Amino acid sequence: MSATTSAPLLQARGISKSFGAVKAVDDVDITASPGRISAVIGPNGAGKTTLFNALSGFSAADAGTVTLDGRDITSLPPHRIARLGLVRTFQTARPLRTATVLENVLAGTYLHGRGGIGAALFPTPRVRRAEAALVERSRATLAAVGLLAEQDRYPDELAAGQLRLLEIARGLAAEPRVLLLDEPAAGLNKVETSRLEESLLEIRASGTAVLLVEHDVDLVLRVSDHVTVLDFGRLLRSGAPEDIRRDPAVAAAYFGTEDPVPAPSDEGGA
Ligand SMILES: Nc1ncnc2c1ncn2[C@@H]1O[C@H](COP(=O)(O)OP(=O)(O)OP(=O)(O)O)[C@@H](O)[C@H]1O
Repeated sequence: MSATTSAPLLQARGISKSFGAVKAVDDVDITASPGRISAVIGPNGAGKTTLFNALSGFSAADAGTVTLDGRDITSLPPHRIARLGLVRTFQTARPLRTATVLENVLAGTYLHGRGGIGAALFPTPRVRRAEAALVERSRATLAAVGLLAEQDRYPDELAAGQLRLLEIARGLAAEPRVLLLDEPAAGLNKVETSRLEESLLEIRASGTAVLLVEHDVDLVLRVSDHVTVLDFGRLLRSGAPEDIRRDPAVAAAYFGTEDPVPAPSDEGGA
């Protein structure tokens, strides 16, 4: 576990959300802190996406509060929450298909744009310099996720794994303080997953608070500083990855066995 003791940037308390009789999320607390990766895992239908939607303003919770850097963001719409520094990615990548990879990332920098239509039609040298800086930053973001070589290609020309990395780059382009990643490893092959893992560690090192929903338990237990396990909408366990791995209740909920979660499959592992 990381020794970092910085205060949580994102703090959610008592989050609940029902769909009819289904308590999708039931009184869950969660935090995310700068320079740390916090993960949320749990079996299908455990409430992970519903929790993400509540945190990011995409679907209001029935109860609970969410604060970002001490400010109550519980009832704010997603675009206001994004402007305050909490950005999310989606399970299904949503690129702009008629724009290149670089342009897609550039579009993600919009939160920092100042120009407006006047600046676009009559760009002053200052506006041009600001644009050049955004292009440079977007290239650096692409490099961080290993996609710089694809900058002039179109999303439809990318492999599934590259599309996921592009989705993350688009999120990073907004320079979030808190980045919510919804199943970033879904559909990735082994090589792409290790590229993703490197990117996650770089994002953490940059001081961003990362909240990760992910089915790849091996990946989660390798990269996370803290893990929250949901089961049927409720918090089952919360702790350091090594404790989660050994916890019989987690193994039972997740794998239907009380054996500990198997150790990460290194070379030649099962
Ligand atoms: N819009 C909705 N309408 C009705 N029920 C919903 C809705 N969204 C989610 N649910 C239900 O809420 C529960 C939690 O779903 P959720 O998608 O949050 O789980 P999850 O942990 O993200 O699952 P998965 O790992 O399969 O993505 C499930 O029982 C699901 O069927």
